[in-house]
Amino acid sequence: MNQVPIQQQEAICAVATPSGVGAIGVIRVSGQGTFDLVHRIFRGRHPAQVDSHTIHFGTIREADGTLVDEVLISVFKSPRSFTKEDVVEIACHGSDYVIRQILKLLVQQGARLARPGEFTQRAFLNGQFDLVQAEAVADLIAADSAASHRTAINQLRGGFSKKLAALRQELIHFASLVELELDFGEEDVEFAQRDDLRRLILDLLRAIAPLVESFDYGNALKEGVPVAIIGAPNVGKSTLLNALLNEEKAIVTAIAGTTRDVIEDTMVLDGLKFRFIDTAGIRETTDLVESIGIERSRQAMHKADIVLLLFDSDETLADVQALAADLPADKKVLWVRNKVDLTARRTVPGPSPSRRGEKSPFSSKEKGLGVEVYKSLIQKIPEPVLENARHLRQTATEAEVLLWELLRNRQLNGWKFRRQYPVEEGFVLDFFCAEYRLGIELDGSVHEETDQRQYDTARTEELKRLYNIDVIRFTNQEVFYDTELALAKLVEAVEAKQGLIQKKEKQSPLLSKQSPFSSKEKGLGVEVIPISAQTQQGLDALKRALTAQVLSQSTSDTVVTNLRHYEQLVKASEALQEVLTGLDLGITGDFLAQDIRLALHHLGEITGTIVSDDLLANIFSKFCIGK
Ligand SMILES: Nc1nc2c(ncn2[C@@H]2O[C@H](COP(=O)(O)OP(=O)(O)OP(=O)(O)O)[C@@H](O)[C@H]2O)c(=O)[nH]1
Ligand SMILES: [Mg+2]
Repeated sequence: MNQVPIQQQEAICAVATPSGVGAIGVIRVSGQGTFDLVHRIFRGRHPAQVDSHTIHFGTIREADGTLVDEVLISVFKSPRSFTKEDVVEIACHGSDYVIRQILKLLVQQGARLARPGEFTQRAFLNGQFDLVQAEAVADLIAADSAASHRTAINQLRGGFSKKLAALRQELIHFASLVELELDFGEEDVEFAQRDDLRRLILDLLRAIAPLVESFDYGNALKEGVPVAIIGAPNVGKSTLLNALLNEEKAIVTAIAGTTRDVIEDTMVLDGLKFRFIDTAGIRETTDLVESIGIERSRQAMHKADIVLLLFDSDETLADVQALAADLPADKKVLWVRNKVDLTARRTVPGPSPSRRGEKSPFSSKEKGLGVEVYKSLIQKIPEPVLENARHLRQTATEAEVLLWELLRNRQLNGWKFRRQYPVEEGFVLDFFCAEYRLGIELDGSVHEETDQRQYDTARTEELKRLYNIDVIRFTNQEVFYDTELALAKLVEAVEAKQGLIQKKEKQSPLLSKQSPFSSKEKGLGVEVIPISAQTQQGLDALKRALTAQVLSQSTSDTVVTNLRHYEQLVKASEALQEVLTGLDLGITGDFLAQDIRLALHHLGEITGTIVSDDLLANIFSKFCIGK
């Protein structure tokens, strides 16, 4: 990247700090003649005569000598600057007037006001970084939550483009081999082994797929994950919105049909940004305004990433069940029972004892019975446990990564598995299927020690006893070298539990009497989160469930957040599919070469290896001025 010859263009200037009054304002000047230009308005040392990366005190004065401000200038000499041109940054007092005066003087001396993103554009053109990184600069400035900041930093450091560049390089190698064949057209030689090419294409597709998939997640991090609060009138949707946002955003009354339109606002939970959407209660109505509102509720439900189905009785549960039936199977849904404060004394248990040693409010009979009874226990997970889970998520072993690739997105028989599921303080299951209460643990060599084995056995028994969770264990070797066998064992284990649960549900008249959940809820076969929007009880568990939904989605280290990258990745993978089809049909090298070139083109457009002026202008125009 350093081979790009540096071109110093005409000098440009702009304020780099936000407008308004602040302690300091920074004006950036870059390009040909910057040092002379600054020297003409700055009384102090000549920027050309000082060392690069040094700071100097002086004054800025009008032509007639009137003092404008006392300033510090930072000098960066080409090529050791952001734009790789000569750069001076003038730090003055942060008044709009002073900044305007200094800009005016610079323009009088021949600098031009910079267009939005022009500094970054020059940095790109001078080979400072590639296009993905340049765009990450804009994202970094706009980042307003820890997660979107992390993504932008990762891209700024080239995490995303390095991966793509390496892939592209391999493909170029093959393209040249195929094209070499064309030179020997008559002689029927094959330099590019078709099997190797197929393998490479498959590798490429496998590498691109998670990037394409990560887009929804990445985009959500930037814009806020949309969460629609859906339910019948009066179940407390607006009360919940207000409780989540910690402000009286929506009107709450005891009158059914209060909310007429969608109301939304964002909130950062645990470093993740959410966009909560309160909607009109859904019911049959003849009121025109209300029916338009209800239509909007339905739209919000379909567009949201996470649908929060809220109910407060069996009747309102039936309402949301009817709505849920319309939702696509892969939609993330949280079932939430509200107003538990009203029924607390009668049915719902108090604070759930999730730790060992604390006494469970359930009788041993109850523990052996249904599934839902335990779910409320597990929702109460202390923050340190979640932290631990997140840490493990980052340092997962390779076997875990492999198994996760096979289990995620309900790939195995449609069963939903989660990764790094915290059961209680200090104990996190590697994988967990909530529906069938089955955990999977992967053992490295440490588990071969006798002590560790005894501990594992004890843990397994305890999980069964306290939480009705069965655990199946695999060694890393099994996962790596006997993957199919491991999966077969897993399927067997899930099916065994499926059979067991169905049998128990038939056999247990006790459940309807003693369980804190109504029989209707039990029939759902899903986790129900009990809350009171009014007293805020259970709200932490709900928040945790929300962040868990999002975190379970982030499977790739590299996240695509940019629509343009996404489109090019989709096009690249389509072109690669064409290559595959071509290989299957045994088409000739010239057609094959064309398809490969097309894929190369799309990959190149992402990092800016291949780029048109229009595209550049478009990308950089979205930057703020001074960047
Ligand atoms: N006791 C109790 N009352 C609640 C709770 N949450 C909401 N309410 C009450 O339920 C009534 C309806 O609450 P809203 O938040 O307006 O309900 P909504 O679902 O937004 O209703 P619509 O906008 O009409 O669809 C109000 O009187 C609230 O005070 C709760 O957790 N406990
Ligand atoms: Mg409302």
